[in-house]
Amino acid sequence: MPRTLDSQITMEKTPSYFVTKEAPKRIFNMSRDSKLIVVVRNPVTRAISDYTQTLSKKPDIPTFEALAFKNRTLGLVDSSWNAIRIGMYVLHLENWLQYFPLSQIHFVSGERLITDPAGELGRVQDFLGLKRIVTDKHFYFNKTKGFPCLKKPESSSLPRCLGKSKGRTHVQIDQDVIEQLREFYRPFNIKFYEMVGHNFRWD
Ligand SMILES: Nc1ncnc2c1ncn2[C@@H]1O[C@H](COP(=O)(O)OS(=O)(=O)O)[C@@H](OP(=O)(O)O)[C@H]1O
Repeated sequence: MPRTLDSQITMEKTPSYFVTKEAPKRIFNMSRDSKLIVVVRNPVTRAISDYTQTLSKKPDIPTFEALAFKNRTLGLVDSSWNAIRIGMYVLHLENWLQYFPLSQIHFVSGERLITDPAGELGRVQDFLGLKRIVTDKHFYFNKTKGFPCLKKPESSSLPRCLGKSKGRTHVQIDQDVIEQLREFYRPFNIKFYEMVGHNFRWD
């Protein structure tokens, strides 16, 4: 981490930290006062998004269904497949709670980040103890992109949307498969809601 003044906040973003066994201890040893922000979304959609991303890089991989189940007829989900495992948020959270209190962890709703980016970022700013500087006036909905975009980033005078790899059209998955995965995740989601004290309404 770079050196910073007392009045500055250093931020670092690595999606895999949340699901990496060694990360909580290492971050704790670096700075036990760190504040942690995690974006979570419906784990079923997350798994499909993850698969869509891998498929775009490796078009020859097996189908989503073949990877997601050990035995589809019996409804046996393969929780060792990363796309499935990452969405079992409560298990990862337990690992972090060995080192950090819940008060130092903030969960951003991936769904609300799209429907109400300013509201979601308002809560992030509160969590970080910042004035709410980023507000509604910084965003607009870009019809072509189908997502909110920044009206004017600091570094340029032009509006900016996220790149092509964010907000891709997902691979079509059978409704039955989606139902089976929903069932699979339900107990993990419920425990997660209880633990963080917030119902993300993914069911
Ligand atoms: N404003 C805006 N524009 C575009 N995309 C947005 C936006 N806000 C949230 N999202 C969602 O972010 C998802 C991509 O983020 P990633 O999961 O790839 O991020 S990361 O690589 O893990 O950092 C991406 O997931 P997919 O739709 O599955 O591609 C988006 O749904």
